[in-house]
Amino acid sequence: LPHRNGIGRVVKRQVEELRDSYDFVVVGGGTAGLTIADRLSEAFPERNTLVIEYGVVEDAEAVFEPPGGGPGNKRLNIQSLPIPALNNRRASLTVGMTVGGSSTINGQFFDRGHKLDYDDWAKIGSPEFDESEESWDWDNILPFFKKSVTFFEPSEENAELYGYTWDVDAAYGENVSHIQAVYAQYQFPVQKIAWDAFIEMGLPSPKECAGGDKHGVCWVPASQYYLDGQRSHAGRGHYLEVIEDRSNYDLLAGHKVTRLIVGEADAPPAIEFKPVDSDSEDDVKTVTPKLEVVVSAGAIHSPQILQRSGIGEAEFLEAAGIEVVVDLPGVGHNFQDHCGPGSSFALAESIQPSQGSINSNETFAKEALDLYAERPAKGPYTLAMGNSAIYLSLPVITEDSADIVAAIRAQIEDGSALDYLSEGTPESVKDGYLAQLAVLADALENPEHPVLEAPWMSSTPGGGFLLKPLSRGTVQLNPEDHDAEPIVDYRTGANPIDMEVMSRFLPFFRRYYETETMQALGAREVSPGANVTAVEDITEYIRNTITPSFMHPCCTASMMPKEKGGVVGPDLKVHGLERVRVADISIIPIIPGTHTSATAYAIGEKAADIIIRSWPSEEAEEPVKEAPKCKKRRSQKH
Ligand SMILES: Cc1cc2nc3c(=O)[nH]c(=O)nc-3n(C[C@H](O)[C@H](O)[C@H](O)COP(=O)(O)OP(=O)(O)OC[C@H]3O[C@@H](n4cnc5c(N)ncnc54)[C@H](O)[C@@H]3O)c2cc1C
Repeated sequence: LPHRNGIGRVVKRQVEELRDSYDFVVVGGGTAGLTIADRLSEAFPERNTLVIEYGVVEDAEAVFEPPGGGPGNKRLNIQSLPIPALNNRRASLTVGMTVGGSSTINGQFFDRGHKLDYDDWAKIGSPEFDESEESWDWDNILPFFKKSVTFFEPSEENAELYGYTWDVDAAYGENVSHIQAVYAQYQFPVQKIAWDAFIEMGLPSPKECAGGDKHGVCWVPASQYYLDGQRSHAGRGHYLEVIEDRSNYDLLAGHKVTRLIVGEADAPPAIEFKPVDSDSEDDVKTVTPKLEVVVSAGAIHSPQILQRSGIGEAEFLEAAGIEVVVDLPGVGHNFQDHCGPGSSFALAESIQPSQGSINSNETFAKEALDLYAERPAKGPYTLAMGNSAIYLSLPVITEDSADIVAAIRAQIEDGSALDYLSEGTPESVKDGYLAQLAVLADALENPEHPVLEAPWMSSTPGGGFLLKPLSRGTVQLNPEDHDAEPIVDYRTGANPIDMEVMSRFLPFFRRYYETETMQALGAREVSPGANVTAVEDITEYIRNTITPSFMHPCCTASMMPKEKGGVVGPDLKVHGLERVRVADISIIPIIPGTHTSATAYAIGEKAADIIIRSWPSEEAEEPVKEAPKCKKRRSQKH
């Protein structure tokens, strides 16, 4: 396998090195895009796949590992427009722009949503979904979650020491992916204390939270290599580790796709691209795949590419001077992310060691380094963002849940919900929003469907994040400069019910710190302070302190019927076009209650399966039913 230090030696193709023709072109070599390219090139040895990726192959350090590698140039930081409901603060959003995309810089927290998140996804596309062969409900996406990752079971010793539980049959077991997931080989002592206090509150603790049942106190794996404790990401697992014997898989790095040039609706478009560091017209090239193009540039750039290609709301495109190819008003609408209202609590008794011990305690730091150098890697450096979180429903958090749900239904009934969308929202998008709110009202009413997540690692949790926001933002092409970064309008908290929901998180955490477990450690509130109790005061505190983005931007080319503001159908084809699909985190209609990378991998796996079935192999007479599996890797039990 190419070791991380050898990454620079992997060939990066220049435009002159491209072949005369390709069967498939994938736009964006990120989490979903490389999953698709890997599976297509594996399934079709006789067909060529090209990925065009903005970034280059770069080292991808783990979240928490000994100092050494720098962050490189692989991040793009975007400031949103001011957010009115947050006193005009802005969101800072980061996306990964390198081979592997955001999986190369994320927090490696590798959870999946509750099964109801995916069932709601399927529901919201109705009636189109009812007629479609493809469904994205839990039962139909679970096999692709299973396929997308190889899970390494913890050793018996660690299971006993830390209390790890898991269920391979429910969540994993295929072992056909180079993407690996593990529970860390270490936990700081505070992990168990924080866990015990939640159990003292009477919360459930499912044996396995990645199998669809994710309500309560959960163990969550990290996307990390079992052996060396390094980050497991798409650039490594779906490119570097497979490329050696995949002569039909090309990656053009350092090139930006500017647009698709669409001719006939049932013919593959030409893809226009240029080197990232060139503005010369002479460097602009095109490639036209024989079969189809898959756009996988992520939630910020997939809608931008579609709009530059003339696929978007006609009025908006015309005003921007772009010829309309498909009038598809939903492109760039329905933007969602998780946001996190913080609060903080302190313990009189400091629980050591903690992450700070790496800097403050030389002996601990040396032992940590030695343990990390072992194979398999051990010790605190194997912790990424930790492995624990609570996921709780609204009825579990607050007695006010029925009133909050009634307020959502009232907004739908009298149409006032539409006042909270951005000005000029197209009518079809409004219809889709009302349909989503009906599904969200049911979700917030359900005592099993989580709306709050709070992860922790080296200290006890003080705040969480909102898993089911009602507010919607937009990501739009800059009409003045099509090549500039798109304009991101977060609109966090635009629908005031989101503030209502988040204002109930703090009282929940106050109850948590009142448990005997926490009181025995001298727990006290630091901010906003015990005197802040009225909902309005808590809300004002949230407006001024909330983190608007948890780096889970999504849903900007969502899978819904066109008349509800949708952009793609269940087969991922852009409405109105036969040979253009979108397959990345932007296709989800309602953000699932989870960090989003595992879902992006599953989308990539399922997209590949759909594409493989639609293009029978040249030799095969019958359509291929299933993607062939890559060869079994070493046993994952340790
Ligand atoms: C800082 C950060 C922390 C996160 N933490 C977590 C976490 O702990 N756990 C978790 O599960 N999720 C986390 N996420 C979210 C998760 O990583 C993403 O949701 C997921 O990786 C998105 O996958 P994607 O395939 O949709 O897009 P990406 O992986 O972002 O891929 C898009 C690719 O398209 C390329 N591209 C864009 N425009 C163009 C263009 N015009 N031409 C060519 N190429 C282009 C980009 O360079 C990129 O490689 C985090 C994300 C970030 C940024």
